[in-house]
Amino acid sequence: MSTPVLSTTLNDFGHRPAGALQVLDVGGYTFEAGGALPQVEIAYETWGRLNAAGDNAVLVAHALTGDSHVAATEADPSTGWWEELVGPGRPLDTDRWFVIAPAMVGGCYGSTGPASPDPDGRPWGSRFPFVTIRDTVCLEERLLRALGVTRLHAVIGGSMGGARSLEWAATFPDWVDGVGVFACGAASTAEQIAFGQAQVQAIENDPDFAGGDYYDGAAPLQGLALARRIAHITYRSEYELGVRFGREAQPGEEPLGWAQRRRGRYQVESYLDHQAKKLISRFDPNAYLVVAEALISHDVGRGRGGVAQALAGVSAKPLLVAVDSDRLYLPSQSEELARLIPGENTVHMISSPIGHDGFLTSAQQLGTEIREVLRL
Ligand SMILES: CC(=O)SCCNC(=O)CCNC(=O)[C@H](O)C(C)(C)COP(=O)(O)OP(=O)(O)OC[C@H]1O[C@@H](n2cnc3c(N)ncnc32)[C@H](O)[C@@H]1OP(=O)(O)O
Ligand SMILES: N[C@@H](CCO)C(=O)O
Repeated sequence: MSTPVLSTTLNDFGHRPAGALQVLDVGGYTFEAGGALPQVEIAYETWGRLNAAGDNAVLVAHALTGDSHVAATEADPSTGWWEELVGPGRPLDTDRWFVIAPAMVGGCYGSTGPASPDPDGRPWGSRFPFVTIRDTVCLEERLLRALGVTRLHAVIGGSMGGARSLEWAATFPDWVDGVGVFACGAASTAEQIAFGQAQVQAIENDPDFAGGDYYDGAAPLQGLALARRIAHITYRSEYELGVRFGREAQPGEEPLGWAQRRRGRYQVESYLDHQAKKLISRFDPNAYLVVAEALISHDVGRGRGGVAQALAGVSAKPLLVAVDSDRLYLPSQSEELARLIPGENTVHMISSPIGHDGFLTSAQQLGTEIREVLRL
């Protein structure tokens, strides 16, 4: 029987090849929920060229544990998470569009986050401010203006990337021509908050959490691993897990009976262990808390008279996409967006047995709609 061993040594989270990222200092910032940073750096990658008018930009917003590496670049030729969407002749045609993908503030992929040094050189840790989705787009707007972007032809993203896109369209209606919101709704629902809270608790209750100031010692990676297991179950459908793993035992293991007080695993348990292990090799637990709380906070109607009023102010052409088997971000939430954003809107359905992660695994299904609806 194999026992899943998760190291508590903090990994080189967020590691990217040297030179893969461009980074811009966008200045000091006071966050929506309080707290401030004297300096915020936003890391990003780009594809294509910004035209002289600065109006051919398309922003791609990554999801919860994603990064700016949407597609291969010269500096980092490794395959990106939406590789099939970006490049010459692809839906985000880099012969025409200047595609930019910022890494979210508070994460661990190059932008200022909890592991970044304060002015005295100590990691921010527990002192890192609470970040909302609105904060992220305000900081990204500073980045784009500094780069000479005058209009966003479109902003697109799935899951938390969809929340970021929608917030862009609501916060800067005069600046955004098209908005792609995939597998996401207007605000995090009670159930999404509940799943998120369980993930937050998993990390904070790890004995190594140390209130968030663990950078000198062992990191709360067992907690992060549990958070990923909880999250990953919600990203896949009951059908997919059943068909793929059923009640099969992991080869070489016996789920009935103990060996050293631990039973062998079913295949699905081994699969979740693997997903957990992969995440803890690349992500900082504090950064996970920041992005998970940001997603929990997602509410496009906050301070705008509610969701209906906020969405009535969206002037960007919407591309609304849901995954038919998504049990986390239900297609009914996309239908609500279609009803409340002005215009005759329809929800485009990705057909996938996988569930929420379908917006990543079936990206090619998005391509046609991206071209047609957002006129890319
Ligand atoms: C390195 C970075 O910076 S990544 C940052 C950017 N990433 C993102 O933005 C998105 C995050 N990615 C994801 O969420 C996921 O990787 C997804 C959704 C894209 C993966 O979806 P899928 O392609 O469907 O992967 P799937 O769920 O089938 O998992 C496959 C893995 O499970 C493993 N697996 C399958 N069955 C088992 C089992 N019984 N026991 C153990 N492992 C198993 C496979 O070997 C495979 O391992 P690998 O990924 O190390 O090659
Ligand atoms: N599995 C993806 C999507 C979550 O919405 C991620 O980890 O970012």
